Amino acid sequence: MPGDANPDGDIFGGWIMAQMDLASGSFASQEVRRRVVTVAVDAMTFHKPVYIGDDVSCFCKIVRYGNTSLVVHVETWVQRHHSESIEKVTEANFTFVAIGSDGRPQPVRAQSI
Ligand SMILES: CC(=O)SCCNC(=O)CCNC(=O)[C@H](O)C(C)(C)COP(=O)(O)OP(=O)(O)OC[C@H]1O[C@@H](n2cnc3c(N)ncnc32)[C@H](O)[C@@H]1OP(=O)(O)O
Repeated sequence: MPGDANPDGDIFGGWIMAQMDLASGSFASQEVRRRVVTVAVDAMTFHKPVYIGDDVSCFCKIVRYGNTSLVVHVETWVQRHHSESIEKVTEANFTFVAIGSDGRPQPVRAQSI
């Protein structure tokens, strides 16, 4: 068995989700200049498969600010192996909460989006 794929070469959805969590968590943390944790993932949709060898890119944008939380919409696109073809494969909304050193929620700075 390959590490992150099934025997047919399809990358597991959990691996893709982990990359999206990493990308959007890093993006959210930079945006609010704070430690953040993932509290929820919504509307996770796998539109097309990802195959071994595809180049994977995650694109993030903030769609909502709360008091201590923010929602990041993530689109994942691939360039197919040995091909010019570029396709959107997955999207989801990741909600993060900014926390302090005590692990409790902290306000995020007000932003207009
Ligand atoms: C690095 C990582 O990503 S770690 C990966 C896994 N994530 C974790 O381990 C986080 C575990 N969860 C926790 O530690 C806690 O639930 C916390 C700190 C995130 C939130 O603590 P709570 O006591 O629930 O805080 P509280 O009720 O005040 O809610 C804080 C914010 O989270 C939001 N929130 C809480 N639960 C949810 C949910 N299920 N979906 C969406 N938003 C939520 C609230 O609406 C609130 O947002 P707002 O202040 O913008 O209005």
